[in-house]
Amino acid sequence: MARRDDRKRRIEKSFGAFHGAVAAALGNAAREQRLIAEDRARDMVEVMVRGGGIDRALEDPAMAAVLGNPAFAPQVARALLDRVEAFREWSERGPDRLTALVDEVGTGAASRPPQAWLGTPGTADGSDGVPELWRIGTGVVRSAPEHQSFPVAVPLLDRAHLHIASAPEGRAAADALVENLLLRVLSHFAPGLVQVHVWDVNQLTGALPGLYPLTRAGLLTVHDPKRLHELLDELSDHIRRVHTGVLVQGHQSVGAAGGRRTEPWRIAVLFGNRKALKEEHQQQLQRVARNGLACGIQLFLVDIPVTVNSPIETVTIAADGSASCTMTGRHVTVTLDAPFDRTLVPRACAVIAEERENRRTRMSTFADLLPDRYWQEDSSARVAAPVGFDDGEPVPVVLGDTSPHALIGGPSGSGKTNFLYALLGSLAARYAPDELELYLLDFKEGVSFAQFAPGRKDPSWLPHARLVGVNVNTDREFGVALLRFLSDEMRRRADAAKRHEVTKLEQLREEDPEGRWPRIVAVIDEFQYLFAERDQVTSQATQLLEDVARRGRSQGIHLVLSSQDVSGIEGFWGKAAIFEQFTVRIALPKARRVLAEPQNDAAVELPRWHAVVNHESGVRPGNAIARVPDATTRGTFDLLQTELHQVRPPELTEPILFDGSKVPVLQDLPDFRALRPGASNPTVLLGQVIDVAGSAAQVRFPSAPGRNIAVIGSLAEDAAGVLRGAALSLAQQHGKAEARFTIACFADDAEPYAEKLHKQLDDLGYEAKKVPMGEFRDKFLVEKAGELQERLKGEGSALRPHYVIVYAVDGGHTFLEHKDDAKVSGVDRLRTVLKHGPENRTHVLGWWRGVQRLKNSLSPGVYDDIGAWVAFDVQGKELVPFGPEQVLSWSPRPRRGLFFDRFAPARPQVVIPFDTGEDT
Ligand SMILES: Nc1ncnc2c1ncn2[C@@H]1O[C@H](COP(=O)(O)OP(=O)(O)OP(=O)(O)O)[C@@H](O)[C@H]1O
Repeated sequence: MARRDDRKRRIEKSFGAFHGAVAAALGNAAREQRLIAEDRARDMVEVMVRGGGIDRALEDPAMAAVLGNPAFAPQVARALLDRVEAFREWSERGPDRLTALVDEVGTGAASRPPQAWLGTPGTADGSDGVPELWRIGTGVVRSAPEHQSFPVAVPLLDRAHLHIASAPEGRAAADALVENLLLRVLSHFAPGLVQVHVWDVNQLTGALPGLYPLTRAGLLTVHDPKRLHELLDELSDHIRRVHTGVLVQGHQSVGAAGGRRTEPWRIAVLFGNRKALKEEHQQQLQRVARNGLACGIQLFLVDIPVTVNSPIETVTIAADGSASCTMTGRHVTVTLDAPFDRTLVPRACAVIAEERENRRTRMSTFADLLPDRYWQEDSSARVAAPVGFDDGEPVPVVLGDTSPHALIGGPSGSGKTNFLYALLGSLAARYAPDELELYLLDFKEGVSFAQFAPGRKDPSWLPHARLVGVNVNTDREFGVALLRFLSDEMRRRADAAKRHEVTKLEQLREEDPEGRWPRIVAVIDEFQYLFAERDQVTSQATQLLEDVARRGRSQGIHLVLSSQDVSGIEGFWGKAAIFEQFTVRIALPKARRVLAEPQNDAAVELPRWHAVVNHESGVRPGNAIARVPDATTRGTFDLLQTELHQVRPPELTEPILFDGSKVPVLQDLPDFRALRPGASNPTVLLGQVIDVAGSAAQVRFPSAPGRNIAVIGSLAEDAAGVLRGAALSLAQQHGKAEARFTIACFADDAEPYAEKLHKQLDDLGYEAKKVPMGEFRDKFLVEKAGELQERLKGEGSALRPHYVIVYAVDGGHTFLEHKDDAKVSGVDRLRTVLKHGPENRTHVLGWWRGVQRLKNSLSPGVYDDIGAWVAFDVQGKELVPFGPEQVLSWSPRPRRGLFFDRFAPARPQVVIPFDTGEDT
């Protein structure tokens, strides 16, 4: 028994020991565990405090017990210290920096307190830029150790749309935000530059009541809640119009076009009810949002759930009126500015409306078309200039790649010429002569473009003008010459572009910055004259016009054609390819067919001195109505021209003047001045052809058969001009003793001319002899024909250049027909001279007073000896034996001749005879 007890005791003891050991071990473990748990709790507190932010944790009631626990005091203290450290940079400088920034980019009403501007109409016109940010309230960073406040502003116009999402209780704050922002924008810019459209799903009236005074000036339009589509359509139309009218390649937005803002901003404020819009409205709204910013359309969407694919700033307003916005992020709590004073707001709007009305009714003048500083614009992508005003706002005409050419129509007296002056003045003031060149041709009877060239009364000229054509109404060839020049220039530019591996002027200018590549605007007033007849001129003009109209656009060559009545111009309308290119249509009152009639009849009702300016080929939605200021009376264009003339670059030359009424002076012609002695194949100048360079009609005199010249026509003056020009130009190319001149005259009325030429050559020191009829037949022709016969046989010495100038050859015909003892007549000998003279450097320059009379002097049916001729009052059909079929279309007109040279590739050309030297 005792042994059993002893064993039990031992066992108990062992158990005791075991229990003791286990208890000791367990006690240790628990303490360890407690320590670990405490560590872990501290870590967790740290994570919670830092993860959510110490500021939040301190405000969180659920965290109060934890953060109050002294065990965690070090963690809280550390987090607080770290926060101060982390915010140090912000706390020391952030709010001040933000304040300065908003101050800097939110100029004027964009950020200043309303006392500084509310009630004073704005003056900004966009030329000095547009505020980048617009103030909405004050922000604080809640999590920052110190709650310093700073201004909060959002991007708007051209930069971002605005979306406001409010809790139902926050709607009043949303309304106030919208109203404040609108007032800031409306008050910053000159009245009229910002127009507001309001649509409220819930009500027709009521939204933004303080702004109502704006409605009478058309600056605020309230839209019917049921007709959202109408507003959206209006905005879409506007976008389309701006795209075709104002935006051109290179300018991504109306804002980027630079300078004074020509397109007002349209702010569309849409108040919703937090429900989605109808699908179709939603889609249209998205399209407007996507394309609108670039076209000056700004959306304010209030409580309309919509996602848009364009920059948009969102302001979220909570039930308590506090807000946050995407600009500042969720950490900044925004206190929106209080609504502006209830009584001041309508008054301020009334002032804006009144100023707007004043501007609208004020008569805009030519001076209003001009910029403050001349020649500041760049024409790489286009030229654009206002031509008039619509309700005080400028209406521009744009010529560029997308709107290359303009067609202007209006009956006589409707103001076309005045419109052209307004356009040209407005352009010339904006673009320097290196940016823009003008070619100006006026087919009107009268000289309305003469102003642009130097005149006796006004020696100033328009520095941009490179060519001015006046008094050309009977010489349609001037039009062809201009078009040919443009077509050549177009080719030159296209070649240059090719060399630089580009296709357009704008790119060429980039690739060749040193090159001079101005845009060219060519104006043809009363251009219907060009197509007046069914003839060569019309067909050439049509062909060239088509070429330039189709391909000029990319080379910066623009046509502006104006006419009283464009409807009858077959050559023009018959070619769809031509007239489709004239996308800019300008209709003056009662113009026909310029706009896309009959749908667009806007010109019918147009008041006096107004124009429809349409950049969309005349379709109705493209109409812009402009009142065109007087640009032709004294003190308007003339004054501008004087000013521009004074500041013109010194190297600029005067414009070439095509003046149909002017008689060209031989000595003034560049082609004459270029002549030098010693030419082996002298050049004969016969008159001036109609081209841009003012070139002479030229015939070469190599020693070859056929190199004689006939002048055909009844008037001595015409013929004398040609013969004198020919003789003097030949003299110019020979040394004094080198050439001989023999002059004969067989008509009394030509005698003074012949005499004069003889004297002139004599005075110049040439061997010139004037021979009477008898001597001409019996001595001169006998000797000359003899010499030539000898040369034919290979005898005699080489002959000197000898020019035989005979006035009215036919007047001596009967006398010349008389045969001498050898049965040879003067006519026979004359034929010999004509036939064999040229190859021996003897050339006849003769005047015959009719085609038949000329034929009589030649061997029957053989007309080759007359290689070149100038015909005056002779019908084309009579000339056919002497030239190509094209001469058929020639109908004579005063002081103009038709010139043809068998040896030259050119077609027959019109020439203006030189002056006869009567007053030299
Ligand atoms: N916007 C305007 N403001 C004031 N006067 C104008 C205006 N436009 C034109 N006029 C005047 O009207 C007259 C006719 O204008 P203009 O010569 O420009 O018309 P047009 O259409 O070219 O006529 P036409 O084809 O007969 O020459 C001119 O005396 C001109 O000064």
